[in-house]
Amino acid sequence: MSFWANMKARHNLIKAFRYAGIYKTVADDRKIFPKIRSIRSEAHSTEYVFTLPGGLDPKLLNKNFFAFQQVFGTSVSLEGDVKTFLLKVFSSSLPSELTYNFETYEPLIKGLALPIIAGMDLSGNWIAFDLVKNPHILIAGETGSGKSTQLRSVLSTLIRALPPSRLELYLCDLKRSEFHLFRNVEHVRGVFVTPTSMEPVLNYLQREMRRRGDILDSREVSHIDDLEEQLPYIVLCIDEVALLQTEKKIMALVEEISAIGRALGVFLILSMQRPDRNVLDGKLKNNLTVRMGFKCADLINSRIIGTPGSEKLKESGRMLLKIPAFTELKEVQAPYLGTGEAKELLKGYRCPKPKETNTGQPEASVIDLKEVEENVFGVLDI
Ligand SMILES: Nc1ncnc2c1ncn2[C@@H]1O[C@H](COP(=O)(O)OP(=O)(O)OP(=O)(O)O)[C@@H](O)[C@H]1O
Repeated sequence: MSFWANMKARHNLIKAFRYAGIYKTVADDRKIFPKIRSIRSEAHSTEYVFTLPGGLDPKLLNKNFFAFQQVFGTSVSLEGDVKTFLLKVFSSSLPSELTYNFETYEPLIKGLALPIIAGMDLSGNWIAFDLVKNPHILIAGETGSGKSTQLRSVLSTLIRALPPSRLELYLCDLKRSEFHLFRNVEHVRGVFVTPTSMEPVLNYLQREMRRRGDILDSREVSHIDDLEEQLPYIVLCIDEVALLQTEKKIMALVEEISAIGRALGVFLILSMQRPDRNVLDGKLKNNLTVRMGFKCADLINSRIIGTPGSEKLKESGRMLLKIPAFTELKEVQAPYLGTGEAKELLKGYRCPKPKETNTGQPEASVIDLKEVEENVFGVLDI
């Protein structure tokens, strides 16, 4: 790197520190910025190593990560723990479309109990994680940002990876736009499209959590994975959860799952167009440890999602990903799985015989029909 390029790079990094408030102020209002140890040009990125001045809270870096993106663009990543950090500024960008391909993911998801493929990061690595270890996902972003596509690919991967005896899916589609694809898939215990039809399901899940809690108690273990017998994982997926804002009882049950579901094998995947403080208030938001922040209107929205900087994303299918395993937000391109391709992929997983409509009999005897007054089930397709 030439002398002038190096000077410019230093200048930009100091500017980012200033924007982010990452400095100590000493006598005479002098600012002490982090010490820049090295700046290196790599094939696809420029790497900056710096150390924080003693006494500066390293959490500031993540909290104000957006400042690095304001200076260097959104294609940046930050790694480090307490004192020394590596900032990578990527020059190459990800392709705007990555075709979904389950076979590519197979080696990545080996050993993951509930595998989630988030997408590809700026270094070209696929990001896969285990929902059991990183419980409860929030997928948020403005209309057309790629939430439904991501839900489609996440659910398709789970269906391909686990047999129906190990995975039960409960799908709530309040916009009635997406989950019809998954009807009659063996893992899917129901597609619910109104709050009225959701309530009995949530009640059932609450009872099931209590039953599982009693089993754990009696066997003196703390997680269903420690039991001798295998209990299926349960995933409750709600598309556009903000439409439930006034449904206090349902939201209380959703919050209960977020609080105690992990050890009991019950997980949430929630999607939301406009992040709403009322819906995402307090406990629920904190319990959604994974956030997929697709492009959104502004910094206020991206902060509510927990992915500041995602307001700067441009492409559909692009997100800032927050998972407990990473110390920093990662920019990731989600794989693209169109509706037609998903239908094709799910063909092999549909029930041999379509489940009967209007018999009032859900395929799996999971829901107490006394609670479900409506005679509604095309496999609980209400
Ligand atoms: N991972 C992706 N890669 C490339 N293009 C994508 C991806 N995801 C979505 N798109 C493009 O963006 C369009 C909108 O995507 P999608 O329907 O998933 O958005 P959404 O956020 O669910 O919107 P809405 O909230 O209105 O339902 C898709 O039709 C597709 O053209």
